[in-house]
Amino acid sequence: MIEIHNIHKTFGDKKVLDGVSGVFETGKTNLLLGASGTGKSVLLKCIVGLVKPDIGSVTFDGTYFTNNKLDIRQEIRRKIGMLFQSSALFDSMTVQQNVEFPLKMLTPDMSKSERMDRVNFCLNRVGLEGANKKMPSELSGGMKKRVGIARAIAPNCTYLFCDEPNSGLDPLTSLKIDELIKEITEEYNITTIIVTHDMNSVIEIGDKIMFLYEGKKLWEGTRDQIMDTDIRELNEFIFANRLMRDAKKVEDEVHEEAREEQEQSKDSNGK
Ligand SMILES: Nc1ncnc2c1ncn2[C@@H]1O[C@H](COP(=O)(O)OP(=O)(O)OP(=O)(O)O)[C@@H](O)[C@H]1O
Repeated sequence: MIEIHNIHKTFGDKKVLDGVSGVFETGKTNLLLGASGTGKSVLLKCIVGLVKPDIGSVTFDGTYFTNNKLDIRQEIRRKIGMLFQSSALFDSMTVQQNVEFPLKMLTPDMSKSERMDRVNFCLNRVGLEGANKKMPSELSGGMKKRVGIARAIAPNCTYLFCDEPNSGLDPLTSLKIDELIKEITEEYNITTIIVTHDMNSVIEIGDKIMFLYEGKKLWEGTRDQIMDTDIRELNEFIFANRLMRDAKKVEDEVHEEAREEQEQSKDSNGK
């Protein structure tokens, strides 16, 4: 379980986080939800220790992270797996080398054969068995995310943080990535935090959701409760999300029709 207490962060004269507190539960997919620029990524960075809060504290399973001794902070950091928005794979390394990388860093005493077993296990778990020798440039966006997940869980992480795991993916691939993250969270009893502005993710995998608005936590609850709130900002966010989803659907349909027409005219010209 991760607890955050009264987190404040200001950059220059801009208050980005304004007293955010809450609990992220173990074995659950905890979503940090909000529109662009509301401080979700900065909050995640405060939790991981990449940004130091001006005020406030973070505890991992009862151990203070903020302002604690360096070796204790490092010990906690070793237990964190990160999935970055861009997947952040090393382009010059194969899939296998990418997944092997954190094992080499964090468990230098592990033998090569143990490392290979672990890499293969993780690649199997994310549905990429046999992809060891592929380069990132040969992979689709969804496959890159899968490699990112395999790399994050390779060192047996206790905490998994995902920054917009659906960015750049089509709706079906997004759903599959969401489902994979949820399965892994439950299977290995990980505390998972996902930064998102996607209501589909909320509906599909939101065990617990924290809604941020202009740096403040305005609401917290489960996916079953989110449609029944009287928080105006949250309802507006849900409404805008739905409009965007509908507009995207229409746009996709128009593109698909144009593509089919093009194919048909190519066929008839070829005859
Ligand atoms: N290092 C920084 N220095 C100055 N301002 C920053 C820094 N990092 C973030 N900000 C500002 O903090 C605000 C919140 O940013 P953040 O990235 O947390 O938003 P977000 O909710 O994750 O949005 P998005 O979905 O667009 O990533 C933004 O106005 C951003 O410009």
